[in-house]
Amino acid sequence: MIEQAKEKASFTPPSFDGEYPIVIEDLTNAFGPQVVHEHLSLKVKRGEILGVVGGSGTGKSVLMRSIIGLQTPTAGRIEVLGRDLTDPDNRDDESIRSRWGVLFQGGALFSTLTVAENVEVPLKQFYPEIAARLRHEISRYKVVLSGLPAEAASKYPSELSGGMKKRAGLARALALDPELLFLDEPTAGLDPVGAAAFDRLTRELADTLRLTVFLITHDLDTLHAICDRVAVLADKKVIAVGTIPELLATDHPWIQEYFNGPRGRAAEASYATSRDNPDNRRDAGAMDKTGPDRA
Ligand SMILES: Nc1ncnc2c1ncn2[C@@H]1O[C@H](COP(=O)(O)OP(=O)(O)OP(=O)(O)O)[C@@H](O)[C@H]1O
Repeated sequence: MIEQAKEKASFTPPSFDGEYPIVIEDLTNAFGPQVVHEHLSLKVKRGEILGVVGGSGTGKSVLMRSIIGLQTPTAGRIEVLGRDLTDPDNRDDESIRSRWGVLFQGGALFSTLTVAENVEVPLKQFYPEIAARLRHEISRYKVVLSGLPAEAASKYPSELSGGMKKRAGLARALALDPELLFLDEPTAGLDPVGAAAFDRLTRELADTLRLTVFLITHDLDTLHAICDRVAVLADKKVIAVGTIPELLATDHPWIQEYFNGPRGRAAEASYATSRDNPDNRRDAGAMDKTGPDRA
């Protein structure tokens, strides 16, 4: 078993070292007559947390599903970790699929499995040759890494609070030591304290594990607190990508309303207070200083 695992590990491709682990060009997605995306383009930088925002129904989840291969685009090109996933030969390539982790809205845990067993699902799927004992150990490590107490590993999802379910989903997303992490509204439904704690965890994990994070959110506090750049979906495409100050310098009405409305200003004020507290300072080195990319 261990020999097999070693052999497989030796075929594991080296980590992606290009500038953009996700490149989307001219993407179109349609459901019958309903066109959700049209000529959408976006590049995600290696090592950044990219917040993805847009009004309800603008296609944020459909975009994420297209990147991870759960939605076949009508047209366009999606390159992930240097591989063109719109090429039918690559679509089911497990060597790429094992290099990302996904936290779906609501956690999407299997209710009949314990937290540890949920985390083991991708390990069994992609590395069936790993011995059960090692698999249990890896899973317990990921549970603790995600900020859950060790005892949570043997609990069922129905025994967990909303915040714990999110962390359990995160533990499963981290099971395979991914390079890319996709989070779909991770703080939705959490109280403000729980949401802020989840944000801090996301940032810490992204920095420590050198993850690139694609984070769909409606949470203005999350955008201010942990996102390096923000991509805005509207009019069936990504209308702008940049830091929040860069986005604010644009004159798009939705962007102005979103970030400059009462909630946007409150989130900015709260972030400014927390940023000015020396205990909360973080390196903003990954920020894009070049101005927003307009699509
Ligand atoms: N499988 C599907 N079949 C048909 N229509 C779909 C399908 N999936 C999504 N849609 C439609 O695509 C549009 C975009 O949906 P999506 O879930 O991506 O929006 P969203 O931006 O994530 O919204 P929200 O912020 O409310 O979660 C919606 O009008 C939705 O009804």
